[in-house]
Amino acid sequence: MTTDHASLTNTLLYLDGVEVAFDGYRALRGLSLIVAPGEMLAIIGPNGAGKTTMMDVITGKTRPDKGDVLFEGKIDLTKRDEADIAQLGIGRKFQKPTVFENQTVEENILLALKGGRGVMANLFWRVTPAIAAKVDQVLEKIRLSSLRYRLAGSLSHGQKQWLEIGMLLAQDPKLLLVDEPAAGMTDAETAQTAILLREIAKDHSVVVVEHDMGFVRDLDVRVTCLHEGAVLAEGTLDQVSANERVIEVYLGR
Ligand SMILES: Nc1ncnc2c1ncn2[C@@H]1O[C@H](COP(=O)(O)OP(=O)(O)OP(=O)(O)O)[C@@H](O)[C@H]1O
Repeated sequence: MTTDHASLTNTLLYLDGVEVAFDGYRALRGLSLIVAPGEMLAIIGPNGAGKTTMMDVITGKTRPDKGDVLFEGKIDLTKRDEADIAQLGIGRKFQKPTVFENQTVEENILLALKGGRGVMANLFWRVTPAIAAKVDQVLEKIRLSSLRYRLAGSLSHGQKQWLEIGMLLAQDPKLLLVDEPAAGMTDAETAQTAILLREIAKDHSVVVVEHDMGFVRDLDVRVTCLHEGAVLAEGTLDQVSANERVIEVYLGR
């Protein structure tokens, strides 16, 4: 991949030649990919392909041994810690929902809004009209307005996933990393989640890791297939699905 300035300034996320080894096992082997501002990218690939490790590198949980990881064309993410990276506007949703079960839906969103701030700012924090409007806006987007006073613990698995996506949205991230959102969801919830992510992608960049091909089809975005720590194929889902190597190592399992 060339690193000329014109192409770099057009990237929100830029990975080039990223290498990660754990005790000699090379989890990422020269991973290079780009996410453009406002783009949603779906990442597929077999178990052990390096998808989670890639997310860990982007969010500062794992330091790469080699390679470039740049945010907005200039910020070197390999030099930042996890808190810094979250502050820069990269939000991550893990596979398992981690909402505060004993708080209401609304309180969960408020906690997320509050959580993005420093300790001193928190001391003086209160719900201003702007914050109330933001909560309304997020609840509407994740379609939980009518459940705002329900305890999060009483929500369905899918609704908890949406709530957690809402908690990320409350912090206005520039880039959202979403790990297998459809796992464990009903078909109806899965379809609804694809619609939700497409809406979110109108004003955020999104990277979704997913195994459910029906869901990836519904997303209707560019697809990258990882294998053995590098990109095996890229393109539309139809192009990637027709790739002989992708069929061999992943789809044809
Ligand atoms: N902390 C670690 N120590 C040792 N090996 C690790 C560690 N983390 C990941 N690996 C190995 O690196 C490889 C890539 O793992 P990774 O979790 O990134 O794959 P993945 O594509 O996310 O797989 P899955 O679809 O199963 O989540 C795997 O073989 C895994 O066993």
